[in-house]
Amino acid sequence: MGRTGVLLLNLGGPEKLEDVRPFLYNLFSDPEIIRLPFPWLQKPLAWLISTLRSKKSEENYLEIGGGSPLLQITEAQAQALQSKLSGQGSDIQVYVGMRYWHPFTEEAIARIKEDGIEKLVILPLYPQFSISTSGSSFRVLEEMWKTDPQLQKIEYTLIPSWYNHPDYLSAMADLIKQELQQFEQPEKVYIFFSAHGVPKTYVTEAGDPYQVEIEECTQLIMKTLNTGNPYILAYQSKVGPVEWLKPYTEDALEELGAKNIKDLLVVPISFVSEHIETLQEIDLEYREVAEEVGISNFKRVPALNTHPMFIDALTNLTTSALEETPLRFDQVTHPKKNMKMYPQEKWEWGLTTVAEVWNGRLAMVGFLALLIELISGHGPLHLVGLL
Ligand SMILES: C=CC1=C(C)c2cc3[nH]c(cc4nc(cc5[nH]c(cc1n2)c(C)c5CCC(=O)O)C(CCC(=O)O)=C4C)c(C)c3C=C
Ligand SMILES: [Fe+2]
Ligand SMILES: [Fe+2]
Repeated sequence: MGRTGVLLLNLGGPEKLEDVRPFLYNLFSDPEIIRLPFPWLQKPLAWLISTLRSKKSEENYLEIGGGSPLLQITEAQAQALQSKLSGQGSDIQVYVGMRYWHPFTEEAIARIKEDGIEKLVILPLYPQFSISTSGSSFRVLEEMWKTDPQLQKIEYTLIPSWYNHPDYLSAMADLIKQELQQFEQPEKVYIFFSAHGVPKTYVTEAGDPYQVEIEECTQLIMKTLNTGNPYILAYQSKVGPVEWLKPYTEDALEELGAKNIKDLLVVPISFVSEHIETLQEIDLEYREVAEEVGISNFKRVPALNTHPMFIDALTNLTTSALEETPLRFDQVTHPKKNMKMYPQEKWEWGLTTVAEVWNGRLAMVGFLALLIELISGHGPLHLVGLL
């Protein structure tokens, strides 16, 4: 057998404050994150959004020590997987490829080629598939494969999702059990699954299986846990004016507060590593919301990081994938059609989402006018001969 590798895919995160703006620019340049009717608008809009968002985002990263721990944790996961595989006698090299920051997926592929890898398992570190996460990384790889004869010689296989893997479910149940023990009455604690949100149209129009996989995953974890605790699923981290999957985490917290729930255990379900959305958004922002609505005992389950059962899951996923029929890029979900970024078309008066949308559209026109003026030295009215 030729040389074998595993490519772990993740999103990437800024390691220091100066990285935040270029990281956000890379993220918003991705049509899988913001899908626009005109591809030529993608880069100017990415520049605009990353410029406008970077200050708030930098403040958030400052609250967690000035950068994301995602790379450090992903490297520790890769190292643990490598050791486990070699302990089993498998000579498999593990690589890390990030979508929006270093080491980029392209850098990992360059190393895979240099090392003469002949067989490759592509394993996203997202338990559930979304076109915005695993799908986006697969698209980048698919494009590289199409144009690179050297890559075409590598026998690859994809693992689109693994939210139902028994070792992953046991690891999640184990972490939840440990945290439940910290409460006085563990059986009465409300378990709050907080999944990362995506725009609703990803699911309803583009065919993203994400919501179904998240819902199934939650049920499977509860079945594995087998404690009978009450539970709820909500979606966090909404960005922009369009509707995302509901209920939103902040609304669900308010509802539970109104029901007089005091003991709450949050389980981040779309992530396997600590990062800004666990350390800052859940631990600081959502904790504040919870406390304001009377949820006085708010705890969170840590991310899996290098939990031994989770590393077992990654090991078994890798070895099984090498034995099974390979899965190719054209066999996994691709977005069905262009999604509208702003689905609301009916006008409503007041400070509504529709108003926000139109403000945004008018701001875009202004921004493009500014861009034309910067490039040409003349404003658009000059260019069309009106001035
Ligand atoms: C704007 C749209 C976004 C979608 C859709 C989205 C989906 C999505 N993201 C993750 C996991 C991560 N996201 C991270 C950072 C991040 N994501 C967005 C936006 C969308 N994500 C932004 C703007 C950012 C930057 C942080 C911020 O300013 O809020 C990260 C990295 C975090 C870190 O520690 O640096 C991860 C991981 C999932 C799982 C997901 C959909 C299922
Ligand atoms: Fe994200
Ligand atoms: Fe996010």
